[in-house]
Amino acid sequence: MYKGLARILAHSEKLQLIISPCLRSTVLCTRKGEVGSLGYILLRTKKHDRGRGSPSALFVPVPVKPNPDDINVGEEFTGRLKKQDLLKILNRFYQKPEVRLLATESGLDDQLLHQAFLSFRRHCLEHDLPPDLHITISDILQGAGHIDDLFPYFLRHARLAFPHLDCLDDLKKISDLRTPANWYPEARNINRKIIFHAGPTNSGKTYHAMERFLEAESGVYCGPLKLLATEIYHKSNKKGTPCDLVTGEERRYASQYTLLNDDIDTTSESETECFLIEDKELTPSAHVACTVEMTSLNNKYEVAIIDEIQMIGDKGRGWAWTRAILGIKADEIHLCGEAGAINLIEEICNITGEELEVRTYKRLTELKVEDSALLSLDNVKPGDCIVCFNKNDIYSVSRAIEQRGHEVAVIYGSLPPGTKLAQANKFNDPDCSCKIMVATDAIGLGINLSIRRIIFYSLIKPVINDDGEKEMDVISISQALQIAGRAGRYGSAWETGYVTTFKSEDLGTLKTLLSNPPEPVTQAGLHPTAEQMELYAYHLPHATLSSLMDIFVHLCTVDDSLYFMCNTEAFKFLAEMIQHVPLPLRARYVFCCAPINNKFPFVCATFLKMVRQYSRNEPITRNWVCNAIDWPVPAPKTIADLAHLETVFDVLELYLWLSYRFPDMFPDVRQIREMEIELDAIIQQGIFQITRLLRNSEQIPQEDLVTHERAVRKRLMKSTVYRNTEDSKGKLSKMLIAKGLITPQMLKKLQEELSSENKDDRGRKNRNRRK
Ligand SMILES: Nc1ncnc2c1ncn2[C@@H]1O[C@H](COP(=O)(O)OP(=O)(O)OP(=O)(O)O)[C@@H](O)[C@H]1O
Ligand SMILES: [Mg+2]
Repeated sequence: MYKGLARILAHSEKLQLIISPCLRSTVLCTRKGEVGSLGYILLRTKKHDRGRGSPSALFVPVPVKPNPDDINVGEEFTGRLKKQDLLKILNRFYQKPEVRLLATESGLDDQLLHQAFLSFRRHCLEHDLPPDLHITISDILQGAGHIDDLFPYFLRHARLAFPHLDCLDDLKKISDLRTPANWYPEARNINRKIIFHAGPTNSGKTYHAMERFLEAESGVYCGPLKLLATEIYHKSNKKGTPCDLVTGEERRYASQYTLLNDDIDTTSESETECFLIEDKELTPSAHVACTVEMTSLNNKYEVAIIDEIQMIGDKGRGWAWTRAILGIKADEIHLCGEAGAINLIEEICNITGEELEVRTYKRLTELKVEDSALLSLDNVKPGDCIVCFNKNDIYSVSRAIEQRGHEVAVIYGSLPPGTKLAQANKFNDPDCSCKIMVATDAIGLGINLSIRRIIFYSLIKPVINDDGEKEMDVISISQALQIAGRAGRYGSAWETGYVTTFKSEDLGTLKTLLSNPPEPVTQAGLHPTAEQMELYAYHLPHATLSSLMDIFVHLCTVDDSLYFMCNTEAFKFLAEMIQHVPLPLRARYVFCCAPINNKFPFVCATFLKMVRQYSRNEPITRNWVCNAIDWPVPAPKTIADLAHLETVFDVLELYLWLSYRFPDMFPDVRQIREMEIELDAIIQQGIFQITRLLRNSEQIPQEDLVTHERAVRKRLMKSTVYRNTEDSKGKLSKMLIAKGLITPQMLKKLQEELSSENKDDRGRKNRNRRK
């Protein structure tokens, strides 16, 4: 028997460790590197992911498959082992402090050790043991071996269950983000000049940068909003510098602009004509206005403008500004924004070895904080813009103002761009009787509106905290300054801007906010790339994309004197939602980058359906979309209808966004764009009659709401998207009703789907029973 044992031992590297104490220490020494790594990771966790606990919780044990060759071999050598004896030995092993010590030295902290032990014990009890382990346990039972002898077998199992233990160094290397400037060698080869236009709002920063853009041979403008990029596209073309527009969902060529001579007051009709021109007839111009995420790093430009540069510190989107400033290939890069970002940009330029020139500006018009609050909507005057931070306030304030006989323009984030523009134009038009605006902070960045006075309806806004969670907080100094800065724009009808609050108790806070300089921006955002995720997946093939992202964030090394990792919650939300759909990793990554507002269940559910369709390799056609969104849609009768139409618009936008990433699978771009234009007009009409919609909404009978609620809850409880979420426990339906996210039409469709699914389920069960 012992001859056989010796043969097996000769093949077992791990058992040799036990035989030779000297060898053991050598191997344990090599593990010290990993001990260091783990200690390092734990340190980073504290710094970057406060409150999230140990990173070990991120690693889920991979099921370890039994070796088919192990069948009965051990038993032939030493006889059968009783499960109870086996359990006793294994549990004693786990209790030993020495085991804990050795495990730590091998990269297994308490959490991993526990997980690995559970997996090891289960494996030992459920499968035939490998012969060497079988013999060792048998020896221990007979008093011929020591319980510590189990450790190498345990470690062998732990490494299979937690493959990252073997590749921590590789993973760390992949996620080493300490020198992002080196990721863009082509930009590093150009002698770029950086000009920072710093100053308060309405000081002409963008205007001056644009002057260089317009006279240059080629240029790129990168801005934070579609509306801003569109404004630049129009301005540039109007001034005779052909300029294209590129956003996530749209490519508009300058030749379309000159062909149609369309204008800032774009009507929906001329937009329709725009899109009827085949893309193939069009050629790109030397100038382009884009949203910052869409900035091309391949083209070379004479001048680049990166607007609202302080957003480099934005928790979610900062990475796009970092990428633009480090990667754009241009001779001159003009940064426009708050002075609070100067130091950070200077540090970055010191690293890239580039010259920085700072040009400072003063506000072009006066901005006065009033001494009293508005107190009542009876006191609104022409040129007033009331800023609210939630939709319900928008609705109630606009209704109250209209009841006082004023016409109102309404702008909020989820409105289609055409509707926003139409509302802005209506308000800006000196000949139009609409002189009051009600808006969210969607008007906050860089946009030029003819506002005399900004009135903050409240100063509390939902914000995303460091952990990616939503909480209510007082707006930041920068937000207060940006929003207030919309009043008294240079060149508008108002030479002086005014600002106040609705409630008198907010006025003091507003004054304090506005008397401070904006918070300094100290770190630039970073985000992992698709390539980095792919490498991670190669090393950890069993991990989900969401856990890969988590592990990446925990293991990455960031030079936190300059950079931070942007929050990845939105990405992970989508990754978890589509995890069960089979997809190649690259496609999965792209889907998870889709700009979806995850608070809209209808958009999420339709997104999931699109992903499933893609996974089945079936193109997502116009017909498919029409069926999914119940097209054609009727004009909204209530606010809930209007809110639903906005989410339908989001679905169409999502389609267009995906069409640029997967052109073969989302082929009906033109038709979808035509639908968008039609829907934009329907929504515009709805906004135009917002007061009537609000009145109608109040008249919905209470019984109808209860029926809606029940059906929606039933349907959503079944949906994968909301399974396991807090919302599915009954709060969701109330929230949906309260927010007006569900319409009677949508509900009817949900009920039909639900009853047909139930029928299918019953049919299947009956068939199975018969079998
Ligand atoms: N020298 C100028 N001549 C004519 N118009 C100007 C001049 N400077 C600025 N303007 C106009 O004043 C308005 C505000 O300028 P601009 O948008 O450049 O300000 P900004 O500092 O970029 O503001 P924000 O911080 O809000 O983006 C714009 O309508 C712009 O066209
Ligand atoms: Mg600007």
